[in-house]
Amino acid sequence: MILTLTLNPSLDRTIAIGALDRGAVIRAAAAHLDPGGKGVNVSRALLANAVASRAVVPFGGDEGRQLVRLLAAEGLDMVTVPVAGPTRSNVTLAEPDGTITKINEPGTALSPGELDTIAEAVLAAAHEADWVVASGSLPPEVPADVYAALCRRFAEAGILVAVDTSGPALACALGAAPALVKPNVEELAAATGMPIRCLGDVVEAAGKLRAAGARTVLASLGADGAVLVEDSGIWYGEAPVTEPRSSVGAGDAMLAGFLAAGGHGPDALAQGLTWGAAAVRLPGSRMPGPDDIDPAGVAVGPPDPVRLLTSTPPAPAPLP
Ligand SMILES: Nc1ncnc2c1ncn2[C@@H]1O[C@H](COP(=O)(O)OP(=O)(O)OP(=O)(O)O)[C@@H](O)[C@H]1O
Ligand SMILES: O=P(O)(O)OC[C@@]1(O)O[C@H](CO)[C@@H](O)[C@@H]1O
Repeated sequence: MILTLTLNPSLDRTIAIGALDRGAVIRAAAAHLDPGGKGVNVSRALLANAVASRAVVPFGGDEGRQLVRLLAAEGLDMVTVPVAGPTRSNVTLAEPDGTITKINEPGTALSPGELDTIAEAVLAAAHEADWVVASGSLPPEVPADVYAALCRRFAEAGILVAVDTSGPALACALGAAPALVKPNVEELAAATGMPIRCLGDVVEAAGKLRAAGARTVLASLGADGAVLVEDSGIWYGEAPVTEPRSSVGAGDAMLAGFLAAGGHGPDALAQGLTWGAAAVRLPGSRMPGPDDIDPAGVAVGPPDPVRLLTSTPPAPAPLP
């Protein structure tokens, strides 16, 4: 069983527009609402593929009740924890050329008591888990070491923890030796202070995250695929998509596919890539099921260090 924790879940509204014209009244062509948040999406992807998973989901206000209704309608196995602050809403503006603009609300603060209740819910469910996935941003005022504390707690019990987050929460988690981290290119650049221009840079940056404490680094590179760096080797893979519709949640689908295939080695990387590619072919943050996933076309092998990434993120800010 794969247990997920999403401290800052969301209602994800995807709005299809003609073009993003700042300052104008934009008449949308269509809108769609998905339950969201990174760990929630990992559990949704696993559910869609009949892999056992349970999601720990704090929820608050009308938005939170709607989130729980949407997840219940999908049949998600979840432990819901009522909290005082309303669940956030995140908006994706989707243009016809595939450009995605995402606006994520900060979410509302969790009190120390609420955090304790959530941690108890995670600990109570974790005894059945092979992996615990701690994913997404932290709501305001939540201590940056919250995922690090989970990693330490579960390491003692021999439970593997995968962390997919950014900024100080990622930096703290590295110090607690997570079994796996899944940075995207921006997160890799920010966490290491390195510009990431080519696969060699990705491998070097992943090595820095491993030196800082992560056992395995699964770096997602958007349309450029993904790199896996673990004790037994380094692999690069890609699963090209000819007609991308929405990359929102593709990283979550990728992580779900990777963990569902055992969480290490090139075959798991290949499955992660096919799930990620399938998510990109679907609208909004819809998670792919077996009918959406096409294992053909995925290629995994050693990375060519000089191969340039097609999209290079802006240079990272200098580390403090
Ligand atoms: N345009 C694309 N074409 C093919 N595959 C893609 C594309 N975009 C994403 N992917 C696949 O999805 C994976 C995850 O993408 P990305 O690196 O954008 O994740 P992310 O930033 O964590 O996304 P999110 O936070 O929305 O889940 C990639 O490693 C790749 O396998
Ligand atoms: O603000 P965070 O927690 O970093 O990311 C939240 C989010 O963008 O991640 C998911 C896609 O990965 C979406 O469902 C959700 O809106």
